[in-house]
Amino acid sequence: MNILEVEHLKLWDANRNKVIIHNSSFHLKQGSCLAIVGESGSGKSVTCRAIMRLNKAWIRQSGDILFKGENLNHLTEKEMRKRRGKNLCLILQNGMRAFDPSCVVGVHLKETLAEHFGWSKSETEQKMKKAMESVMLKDPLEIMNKYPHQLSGGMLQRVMIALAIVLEPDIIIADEPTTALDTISQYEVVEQFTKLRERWGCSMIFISHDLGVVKKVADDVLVMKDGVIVERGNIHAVFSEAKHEYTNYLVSTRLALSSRFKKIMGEEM
Ligand SMILES: Nc1ncnc2c1ncn2[C@@H]1O[C@H](COP(=O)(O)OP(=O)(O)OP(=O)(O)O)[C@@H](O)[C@H]1O
Repeated sequence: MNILEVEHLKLWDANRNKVIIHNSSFHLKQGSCLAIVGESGSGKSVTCRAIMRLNKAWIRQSGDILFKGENLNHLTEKEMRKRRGKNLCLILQNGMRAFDPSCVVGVHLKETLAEHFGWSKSETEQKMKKAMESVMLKDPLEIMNKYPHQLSGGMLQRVMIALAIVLEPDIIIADEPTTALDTISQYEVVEQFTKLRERWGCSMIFISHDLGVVKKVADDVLVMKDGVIVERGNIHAVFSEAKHEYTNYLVSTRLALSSRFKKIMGEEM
């Protein structure tokens, strides 16, 4: 069963009258992880933001985005806000940008959770504390009282993952969640994503430049080039028998780059 079906998605920049995504159709199977790979500017992030309806106003979109059969493209902004976080949760590359720099991270967490569940302050604290401990964050209460700039990139990513654990969204969309991290933190964050899926079988879309990371977490892959999906399929099949020249190029250059990650995972890739 597909939890998400994207049909004929087209995105264009109304300011420059330029098409960004031409005509993308793909689906996400319930409980599976779909990776999107491709070079910088190929359209991975705008595609994910289109699903969340979070692109800038001048980037227009058409086509159908069916989440459990409901067309997200037809929802009002207010209805869409209710889906964000609880049904579809976006985890970004830079944890710093996800939080308001002017308040301690606990405020953001409480506001997000209050919007979806209406829990009291102590209930929220209790649930976040447990989730933060489960992603190896020590002293959760102390962390909640810190400003984003007082925490490392890896810690902020783990706070985001802890929030996702509490929200239990149907779909997590992770846009290069490990790119800004050092190799050790990358390893830990990838482990946490794997555990997330084991824990409640959530479905996931995972963007990464690092094909080593992608091979570790994803079941299927879309390869994007210049706003077009040029290849798709099971991750191992695509990476071992790429049909498109561009996929071959990505595999040969990008897998070489992930050798450090490979080493630390101690695995054949
Ligand atoms: N805010 C924006 N305004 C106008 N055009 C944009 C905007 N964001 C992205 N684009 C355009 O959309 C295209 C795809 O960008 P996108 O960020 O999705 O690429 P990407 O594959 O995610 O790249 P990267 O790996 O570097 O993040 C680019 O040509 C870019 O110029």
